[in-house]
Amino acid sequence: MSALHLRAVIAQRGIDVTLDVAAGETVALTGPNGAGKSSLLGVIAGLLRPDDGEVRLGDRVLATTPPHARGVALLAQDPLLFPHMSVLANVAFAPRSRGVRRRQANELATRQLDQIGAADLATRKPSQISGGQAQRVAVARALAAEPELLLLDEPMASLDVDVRPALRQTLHDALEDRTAIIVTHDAADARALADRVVVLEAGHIVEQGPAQQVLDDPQSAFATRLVSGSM
Ligand SMILES: Nc1ncnc2c1ncn2[C@@H]1O[C@H](COP(=O)(O)OP(=O)(O)OP(=O)(O)O)[C@@H](O)[C@H]1O
Repeated sequence: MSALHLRAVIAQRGIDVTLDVAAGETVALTGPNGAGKSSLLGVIAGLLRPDDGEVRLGDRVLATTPPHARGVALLAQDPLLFPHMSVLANVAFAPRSRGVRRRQANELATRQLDQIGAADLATRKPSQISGGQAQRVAVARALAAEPELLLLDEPMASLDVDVRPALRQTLHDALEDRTAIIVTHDAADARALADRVVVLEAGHIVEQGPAQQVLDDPQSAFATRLVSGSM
């Protein structure tokens, strides 16, 4: 696990942010629609080039590093599993792309699925599992890539309320001792998963602190709304 240093200026989007995440720390990034959360994840993942800034992961500067070589896994709202592959093959995809042999990659994928309690889904196709199961498989797939940094963009947003606790538990276990940023609009997720909460408004950080402190005694307008549940 590596520490992240991010500085990103995107003039057109009004974004000017400096953010550090310690090795093994999970940061919940929250803020209103259009605040710039997804843009920041895009910069870190190498999908979006800032006008000015720096992304440093451990001792590597990721200026021109292409997305697949960054050691960064991005889990989107939509699990985006490969529809023609089995669940197992989906999870084995990252190690296979790294050159790991099929048998070994499948073993690794099986272990990863087992860890999230989804080993029984291994032979199914994505069309044969539920949205909640697909999102858990997407977590296993992201972890199988052995990323130095895990980015989660509202991973629960498309799920029914009743399956969220299972994914929250999966994420809780997966994020233990991992460097991660999770974008969320849910105070319960932030409380359960994050060490620190960072509030972004209009492209700028307006509040940050230990999760419990921000959630118990919010200072910014957005964090106050987040905690009161009037989102
Ligand atoms: N492809 C794009 N081209 C130009 N501007 C964009 C693009 N995508 C987003 N923006 C703008 O950048 C700003 C930040 O958007 P961003 O999607 O990063 O916010 P967000 O906090 O992730 O919002 P949400 O919670 O709605 O996902 C907004 O003003 C938005 O209109």
